[in-house]
Parts: sequence; structure tokens; C-alpha cells
Amino acid sequence: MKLSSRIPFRLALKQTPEQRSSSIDTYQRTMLHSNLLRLVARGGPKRLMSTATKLTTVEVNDKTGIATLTMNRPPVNSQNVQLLEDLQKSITEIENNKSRGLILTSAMSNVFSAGLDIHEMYNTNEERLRIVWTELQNAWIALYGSSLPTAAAINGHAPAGGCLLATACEYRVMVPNCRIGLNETQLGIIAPKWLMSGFLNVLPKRVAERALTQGRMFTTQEAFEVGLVDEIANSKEEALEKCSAFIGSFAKVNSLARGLTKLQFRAENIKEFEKIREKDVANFIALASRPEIQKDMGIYLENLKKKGKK
Ligand SMILES: CCCC/C=C\CC(=O)SCCNC(=O)CCNC(=O)[C@H](O)C(C)(C)COP(=O)(O)OP(=O)(O)OC[C@H]1O[C@@H](n2cnc3c(N)ncnc32)[C@H](O)[C@@H]1OP(=O)(O)O
Repeated sequence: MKLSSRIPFRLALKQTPEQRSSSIDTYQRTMLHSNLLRLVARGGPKRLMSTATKLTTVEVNDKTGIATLTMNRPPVNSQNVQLLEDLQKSITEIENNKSRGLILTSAMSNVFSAGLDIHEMYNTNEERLRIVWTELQNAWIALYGSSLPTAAAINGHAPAGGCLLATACEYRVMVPNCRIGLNETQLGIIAPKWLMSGFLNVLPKRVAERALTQGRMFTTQEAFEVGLVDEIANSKEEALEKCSAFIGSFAKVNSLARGLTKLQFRAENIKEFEKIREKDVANFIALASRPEIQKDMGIYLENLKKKGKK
């Protein structure tokens, strides 16, 4: 079996519903084999890799073996289909290049990611909505279901889809004076359960329920106090260092045991997501197509633009 024959979760998810029914087991078996191969391969020299797709870049530190995945879609890293696809490609690339871990960050100076690009959901057709939501699901599962150690260096605001990506990681370090949260209800939108799972992994249920129903955006300090972020750093560089230190904490842990243990914690959420992912796309299309939601999105966009001009 070649390394490239590993089946990432999202590819397994593209199978028929029948094939999918036992995909957790299939995935874990496949991962067990590929991780064994990866462990054997780790004996060899480290490769410095720096590749770029259009809206994300990947750089591997040849000393630590840790890959930094940077989102680069000015002005606010809003997640259009291309950014979501590039994120998936970069995650696959990092998983295949023997990296020791993945740090997700942003090339913007004050925004980690503004979440889904609202232009992609506004005044559009059902087919586009289907693609947008499917790619958001695919990007999330690629990150959430990765067996690698993952951390987010949150060097700016992280609303909605930005918070989704950050909470898909195992560790979060955030710079001061920014905001993070799932603000969907403020847009009149109900966040599906899978979209909440990372949030629910890190927050007590009561805190998560209140924050989600309020559509609350936490300041960095508040996020730290409730446990939504693990550390505060004074700069992006310091955030990257703290994320590297987190990933480095696994240096002496067997990576196969680590990865499988992580996925055991996440398996239930992933299984639930697999069951409902197609229905979830249909729900999203139905919701986002509603005239009143379209109207609210239009107003929201207008307000964002007005705010930008002030
Ligand atoms: C049924 C639908 C389900 C959808 C489910 C949810 C997932 C989502 O992710 S929805 C997206 C929710 N995102 C937000 O609510 C964030 C909105 N943005 C902001 O709060 C701020 O822009 C932010 C704090 C991120 C950054 O602030 P600033 O640095 O001050 O930048 P500006 O606000 O001036 O924005 C610059 C420029 O970008 C445009 N913008 C911002 N966010 C989005 C977005 N999510 N989608 C599309 N465009 C966005 C903003 O309008 C400005 O545009 P211009 O005025 O044309 O320059």
C-alpha cells in the first residue's frame, strides 16, 4: 500500500450512503496503515517544502517539521469556494508531506477569517449554494478529521466560519483586542450541529448554548476566560511560537496512538455529520433561498459596506 492510497475523510464522505455506513471503521483501518507507513518514513531526512495554491500557502519549518497554512484572500479572508477548496488541498498536502503538525493562520493583519463570503450566498442560485455549503463542509471535515496535531494562530477577528475553522483545531492562540464567535443567529441563521461541534468540544454546554443563541462574539480576553482560546499572544509571531510549542508537546508521544486517540474523541461528531451531510446541504439551500433571509443578508452586507466607509 502506497502512502498516497490513504483515504482522507472527505473522500470517504464522497462515497455512496451504503459505502459510507462503515466509513469510520474503514477510515480508521486505512489511517492505521498509513500512519504506520508514516512512522517508518519519519526516519528519513526532513524536507523543506513551500508550495502555494492561489489563496492559501503552505510552509514547512525544516527544524520543527511543522507546517504553517496561511489563508490569503484580502481584505478579510472571507471564505469563497476557491478559498475553501484551497484549504482542503493544502491540508491534504500537509498530511502527505510528513509534517509533524499544522498551524492555521492568516496573512491579513487584523482578520483571521470573516467566515463565509456572504456574496457567495446572496442573490445566487441553488447550484451555487449547494457548492458553497458542500465545500464549507469539506474544508471543516478535512481539518476536524485530520489525525495530525492542529493549532490555530488567530491573528485577528474570527467570526462565524472563522471561528468554525479555529475550533476545528486542537489548540487556539489569539492576539488581543479581537473577536471570535459563532454569530449565525444575528444573521437569522441556525448553525447546524456539526458547525457547533468544535465550539462544543471546548466550551461547557451551558456557555455554548447561551453564546450560540445570543450570536455572541467574545473578545480575546473573554474567549480566554471561557476556554474558547487556550492562550493569548501579543503578536502573530508569538502566537505561531505558542502553537509550535503545543504541537511540540507531542514530540515524545507515539503519533499513531495520538492520532487515533484524537479521532476517537471526534468520531461521534464525525459519524453524526456523515449521516446528515446531504440533508444539511438541502436544509442550507432551503434556508438561504428564503426571501426574508436573502433580504437580511442584503441588509447585513450593506451595513458592512457602510461601516467600512465610516
Ligand atoms: C444561511 C447562511 C448560513 C451561513 C452560515 C454561516 C457561516 C458564515 O460564516 S456567515 C458570515 C458571517 N460573517 C460575519 O458576520 C463577519 C462580517 N464581517 C465583519 O464583522 C468584519 O468585516 C470583520 C470584523 C471580519 C473585519 O472588520 P474590518 O477589518 O473593519 O473590515 P470591514 O468590515 O471594513 O470589511 C472589509 C470589506 O470586507 C467585506 N466583508 C467583511 N466580511 C465579509 C463577509 N463575511 N463576506 C463578504 N464580504 C465581507 C466588507 O463588506 C468590506 O467590503 P467593502 O466595503 O466592499 O470594502
